[in-house]
Amino acid sequence: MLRSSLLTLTRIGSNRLMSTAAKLTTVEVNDKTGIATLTMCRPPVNGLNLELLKDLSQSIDEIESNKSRGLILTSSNPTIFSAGLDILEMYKPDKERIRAFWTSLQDVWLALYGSSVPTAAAINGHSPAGGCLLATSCEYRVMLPKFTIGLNETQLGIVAPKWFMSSFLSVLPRRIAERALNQGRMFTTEEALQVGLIDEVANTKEEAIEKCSAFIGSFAKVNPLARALTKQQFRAADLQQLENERVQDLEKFLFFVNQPAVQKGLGLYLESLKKKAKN
Ligand SMILES: CC/C=C\C/C=C\C/C=C\CC/C=C/CC(=O)SCCNC(=O)CCNC(=O)[C@H](O)C(C)(C)COP(=O)(O)OP(=O)(O)OC[C@H]1O[C@@H](n2cnc3c(N)ncnc32)[C@H](O)[C@@H]1OP(=O)(O)O
Repeated sequence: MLRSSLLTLTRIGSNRLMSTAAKLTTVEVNDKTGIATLTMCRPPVNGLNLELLKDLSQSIDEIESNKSRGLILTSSNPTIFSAGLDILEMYKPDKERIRAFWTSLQDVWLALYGSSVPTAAAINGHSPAGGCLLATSCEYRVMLPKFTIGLNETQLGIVAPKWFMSSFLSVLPRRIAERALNQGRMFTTEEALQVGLIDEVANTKEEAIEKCSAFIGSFAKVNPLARALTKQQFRAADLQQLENERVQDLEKFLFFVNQPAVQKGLGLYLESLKKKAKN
């Protein structure tokens, strides 16, 4: 069940905590419900860099193979679910590392969107771009008030690839998805609930996890294989499209991100974030 020899297993109440010393994710399985909570823990903002993506992949695989009844994705940061892709991976990138980075992002999406277990996101903070991609790859979303979520790529002068759109479109009606993506719109919790980008609002992270658990529990009387195959049929075309085009998708990303205008835009955006952080 546990694949790494470095893996430690600790018991906290009725939860088993599975994590490695240097990992950027933790997996805690609730002994009563059998549901695994996968927590992202990369300060300061859960920026998705190569290492966090690799740990996410490994944790999803672990949950798939340890017979958990479901997966809840959340964050250890009290105000940020995930700030999306770590822009430092894309700005003045190292040639080899950026290839591994994008390939790992593809791996995470294929594993999460195509997961055989029921998935839910407890969105306990802001969730822009790649953060929204992770949340919309899950089957259910519960979000805390006063945060924002959305695919803001066009605001940064970049373009969300087709598979980002697939996740978004699996949640939102096409007309709303298209307009939001073109605008790079970030939705408040309230707006997200109204358009259906999230399913429920919770006042605390604990409550969000409870609501996610209740969603996963709603499948208790459904045959797990029938449920998994039904979900996978719904998602098969999206998953197959990326599987078929992985190499072209990587080359397209590399070409796009290395354009001088895109590099300039990313540099200015990073500067504006740093300036904002100082004030
Ligand atoms: C035709 C073409 C066809 C197909 C296209 C092919 C390819 C497509 C190419 C590219 C697609 C790439 C897709 C990218 C998706 C992404 O995810 S891009 C990332 C988008 N993320 C954001 O815009 C979020 C930016 N951050 C924020 O808005 C805020 O930081 C946030 C609300 C998350 C938190 O706010 P706050 O708590 O106030 O924190 P600070 O703003 O003070 O930030 C703290 C430090 O963290 C740094 N930081 C924040 N976000 C990022 C990030 N995403 N990457 C790297 N670093 C980040 C920030 O600078 C602060 O750093 P400092 O402490 O100053 O060092």
